[in-house]
Amino acid sequence: MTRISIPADSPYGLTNLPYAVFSTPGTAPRVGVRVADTVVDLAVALDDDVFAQPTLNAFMAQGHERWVEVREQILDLVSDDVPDTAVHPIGAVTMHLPIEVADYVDFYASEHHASNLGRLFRPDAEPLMPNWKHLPVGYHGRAGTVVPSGTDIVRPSGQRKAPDETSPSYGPCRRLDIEAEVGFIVGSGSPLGTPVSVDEFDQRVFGVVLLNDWSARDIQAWEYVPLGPFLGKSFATSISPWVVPLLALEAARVPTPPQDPEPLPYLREKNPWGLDLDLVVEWNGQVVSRPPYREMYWSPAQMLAHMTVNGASSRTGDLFASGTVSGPLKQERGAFIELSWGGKEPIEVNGEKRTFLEDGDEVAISATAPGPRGTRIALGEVRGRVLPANP
Ligand SMILES: O=C(O)/C=C/C(=O)CC(=O)CC(=O)O
Ligand SMILES: [Ca+2]
Ligand SMILES: [Mg+2]
Repeated sequence: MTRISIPADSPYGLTNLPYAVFSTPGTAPRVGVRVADTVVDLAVALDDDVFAQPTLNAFMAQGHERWVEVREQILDLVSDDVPDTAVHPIGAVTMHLPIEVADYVDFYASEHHASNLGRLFRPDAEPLMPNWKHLPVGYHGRAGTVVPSGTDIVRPSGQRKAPDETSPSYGPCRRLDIEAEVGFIVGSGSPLGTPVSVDEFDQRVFGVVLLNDWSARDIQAWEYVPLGPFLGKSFATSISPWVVPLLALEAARVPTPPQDPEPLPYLREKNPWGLDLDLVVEWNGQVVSRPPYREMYWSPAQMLAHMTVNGASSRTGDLFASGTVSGPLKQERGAFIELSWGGKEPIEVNGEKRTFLEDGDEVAISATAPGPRGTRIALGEVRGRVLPANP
């Protein structure tokens, strides 16, 4: 038996307890929970087959009451000795995609990001489209290309046309970018024909991950009118391995910035709340931005309500992302197109002037949040490296 030692300042202490899917050499992927620098195998420790699965979906589908119960069981478990066969040092495990992604939606909930991209993509128009403050704008992405942190990203190729070119050409993306985002995972789905109200969020959403919505800006700029993002986004979206349960983020809830005009009734929450997450973006190991999630205009509950207001069903494993997290300050921007202002204002990374991603570059997005009683909890990180385009 092992007693897991938890340093008082561990960001993976008993107030966090994120879930992931992991394996050890020669064993099948299964569900674990992180306690300090240890992964506890829940299939062994709780002797329950729902955790002997290669994704969190079966457990998430059991619903909110069960999520609360298991969290309590884990707290009991780790306050005592845990069987040795259930305990793995974090350095000895391989992490996998934690969920089977059902559908993937990407929102656009940061006013700062939306205004910046409006200025860059549509310099002759108002930065914010007329709909932006009336509904959380979003698009449906490609669930099958959501990949776990650490997956290499092959530079996409496609049609590109710079504003000064008269016709498009085919070739490797010349303006490869990141988008630092937070992803929300639906645990408990909803039937076709029945919208999810803003008040149901806690019952339905299981947890959050960090997400990098890799973006090919030249492909995107040429293809996106009038139907929105397509191949410029669908080649890969990376997520962090640790799913932090919503139950761990109660102390991180903060009011959204004031919403004016007041949204339509189905988007009205008594107290719209966001999360006080501090994101950190590292480019080749150098911190280049610190996007604050608390600045996001639309709340997660409003995004879920909007996504289903037409009667669309939702499913266990649905992933909806916030959209790029950008704050009001330059050093808070969550995409390189904003940080380098469309490539016109290079930023310095390890002494080199950089605008968009080059082959071999690596990006890591991490985040922390306030936990109860002055503690801080970590959301882990999502990391990815750019490989050269296919010949
Ligand atoms: O404003 C545009 O035309 C494009 C915006 C984006 O590419 C951003 C997007 O994917 C949504 C987001 O991450 O906020
Ligand atoms: Ca995005
Ligand atoms: Mg993407």
